[in-house]
Amino acid sequence: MLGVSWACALILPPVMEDLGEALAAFGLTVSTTPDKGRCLLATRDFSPGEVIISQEPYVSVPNNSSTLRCDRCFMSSNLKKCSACQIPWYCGSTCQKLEWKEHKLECQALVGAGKERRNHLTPTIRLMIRLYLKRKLQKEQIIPTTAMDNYSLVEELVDHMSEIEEKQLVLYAQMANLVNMILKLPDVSIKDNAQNFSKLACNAHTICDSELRPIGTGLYPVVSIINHSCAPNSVLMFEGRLAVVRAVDHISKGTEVFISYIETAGSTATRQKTLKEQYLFTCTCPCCMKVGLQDDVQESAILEGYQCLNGSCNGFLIRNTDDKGFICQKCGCIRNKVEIQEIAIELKSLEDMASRTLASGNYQDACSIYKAIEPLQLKLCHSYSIDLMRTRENLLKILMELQDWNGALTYCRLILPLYQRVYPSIHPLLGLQYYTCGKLEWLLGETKSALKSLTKAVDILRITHGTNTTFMKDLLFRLEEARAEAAYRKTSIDAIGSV
Ligand SMILES: C[S@@+](CC[C@H](N)C(=O)[O-])C[C@H]1O[C@@H](n2cnc3c(N)ncnc32)[C@H](O)[C@@H]1O
Repeated sequence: MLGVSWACALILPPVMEDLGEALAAFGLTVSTTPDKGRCLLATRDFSPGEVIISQEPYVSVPNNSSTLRCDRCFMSSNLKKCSACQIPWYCGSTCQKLEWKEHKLECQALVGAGKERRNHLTPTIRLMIRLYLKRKLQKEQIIPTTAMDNYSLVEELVDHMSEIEEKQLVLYAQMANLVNMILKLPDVSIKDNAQNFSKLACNAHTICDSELRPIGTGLYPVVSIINHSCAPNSVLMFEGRLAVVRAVDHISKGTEVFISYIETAGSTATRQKTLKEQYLFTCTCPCCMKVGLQDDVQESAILEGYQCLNGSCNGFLIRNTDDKGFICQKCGCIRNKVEIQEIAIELKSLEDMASRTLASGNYQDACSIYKAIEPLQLKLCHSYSIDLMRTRENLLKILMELQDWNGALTYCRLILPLYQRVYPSIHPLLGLQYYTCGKLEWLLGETKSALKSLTKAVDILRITHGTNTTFMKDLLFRLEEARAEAAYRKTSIDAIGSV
């Protein structure tokens, strides 16, 4: 783990001085490193589950999805649309009033933009509009500025402008043009605006609900100081639109705080490719430093490679030197390239069909197609393959929709060992999978198993999610219920036994 000793001494700009004071209250400080730029360091120890930092977004916007959400609290019930611009929804007058100062200018701009343009607004364009309007409101002191909520922090964010491809820059310029047409702000140039789109691309966070379903996007300029690791010591979760970073490991004083920017299930090469494409850096975290070493080659082949043809062997295959096929590193059995290609082509066409069918909401047909994919993947891939894991995740989702609880439980249990392999022992997705398993077992009357699964879910999720949200209170209540039922059953059995 990185320590303070290597960090450069900093002469901070005034805005960072204010921030320094605010962060000191959390037990944090900002430093810089030659390879990663700014970073967040712990100035005290943090225990697993402890909140490292929490922050309201500078700006945020819900997703354009079929589930509508309140623009302020992101709840999805009792919603009413803004009657003037017809864009944001609010769950009641409290949220609407709290948002009004910021929405007022946005509302006028959106009404002025006309219905056609308004109907085609993407969340990213709205986020940018809100960014400029909030800057204007803070500059004019219509809304307050704080150490953790001011535009100067946005100015400090990395943008990677010099590394962005021409095609992407043209796209940003077009988006910037649209923002300028809507806002008509004289002091914002297309270049500055495009630069801000680039900042959003590497700094904005996808806001997720407690079950990690994406519900919106937000810019959290202090949380954005946290760098990435594929084996992070903390996790970023959201409570409504509040970003909450919690320690998942013990973090000692002087250590850098890391979160993961990406889904870490995958080979080192896949993770590095995603990070390079989306965040424009080459990760050198302890996991990535193993690239090319025997263990890493083996794990990558298991997660994304092919299965040994010899059914009783669970060895991993790598491409042989004449490139005609793949050779098992355990039993030496060779698998022909053409045979692999044929299955891969069939799988690709079935997978395309399955995702189209699922997207159309035809769960019954989607279920049949995914069930045809599963044995083919088992023939081609290793039993711990990521593709197989995705197929089973889809089947679980579909069977839940179809209310086939027995089928869903079967897949939930099949997914668990895959998650245990690809995720660390404290990971929200692993905790959530135990929770689903426990709920299904409880529903199907498997009380003892439900108690075990719910206990495992609580052990993980109390660290990643804390214990204060409605979601966690619900889980803790279910665990108590399962405990009481199991104790009652035991007492009844003991009583029968003693008769
Ligand atoms: C959200 S920002 C993190 C804060 C950033 N270091 C800064 O100076 O503002 C994301 C950017 O930080 C850098 N970064 C984050 N994690 C990194 C890592 N593990 N190695 C190298 N650069 C990293 C990359 O430039 C990335 O695009």
